Amino acid sequence: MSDTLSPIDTAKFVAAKRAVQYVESGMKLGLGTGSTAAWMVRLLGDMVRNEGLSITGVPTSTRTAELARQQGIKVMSLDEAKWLDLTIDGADEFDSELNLIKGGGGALLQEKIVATASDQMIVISDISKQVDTLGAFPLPVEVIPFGWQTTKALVEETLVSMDVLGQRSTLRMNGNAPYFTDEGNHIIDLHVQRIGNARQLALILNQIPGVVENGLFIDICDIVVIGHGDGRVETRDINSGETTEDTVRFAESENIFADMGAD
Ligand SMILES: O=C(CO)[C@H](O)[C@H](O)COP(=O)(O)O
Repeated sequence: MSDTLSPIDTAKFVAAKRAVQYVESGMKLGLGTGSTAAWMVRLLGDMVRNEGLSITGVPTSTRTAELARQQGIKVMSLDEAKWLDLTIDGADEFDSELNLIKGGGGALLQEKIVATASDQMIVISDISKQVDTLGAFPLPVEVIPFGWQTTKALVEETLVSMDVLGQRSTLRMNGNAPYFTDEGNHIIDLHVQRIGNARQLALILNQIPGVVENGLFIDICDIVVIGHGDGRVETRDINSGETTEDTVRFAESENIFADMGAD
């Protein structure tokens, strides 16, 4: 374990460190958003500057775009890149089938588009985000601002009709004002506790007028890299069914986090 990082940051860091081993020169990469993904961007920046790694990044938020540029990573839009080799991103929850809840950081729309346009998606996470059933983390739903209260009411009715436990939903705020996503939309967080049928809920939510996207990522993630506070990492591949475990060494990475905190 590192002397510099807390156990939770250690877990996020080692997951990111293990995941960047999948990156090869020449790749077009989707760059996720959040504190775990920020470690990955910093590690890639270090590889670009010091190891001659040549990659193009497609960021999933303005925050990640800014960090990637600061790190010296070449950035382009998804329209320029068209299709990506790999996306590496964090998650708010993942289950045993590697279905996810994402959007805690508000970037779910770009994150889902980018991950879906990639040959492979790797999720990097600390162990606390592993769940038996998705739903303890509030499910983000991105809605257009026009008529958002009506959309919210329709979303709640849908949860009742699907018998999803806990039908309360809240408009995400930024201080005293509604939160705006990079696309100028709002987010409604669904406090559902437990999602019995995530696949069905994801499809039904997106049929409600005003809903742009929901934070359920079903059948999108291929690999999850789970970090632990003691430096251990587990890698689970849903396609091969394999799980491997190893320990990430810190010595050679001190330069990454000496002058950088978590996101
Ligand atoms: O979905 C996301 C942003 O929209 C993030 O990946 C998710 O919220 C996890 O963030 P962190 O790594 O900071 O815990």
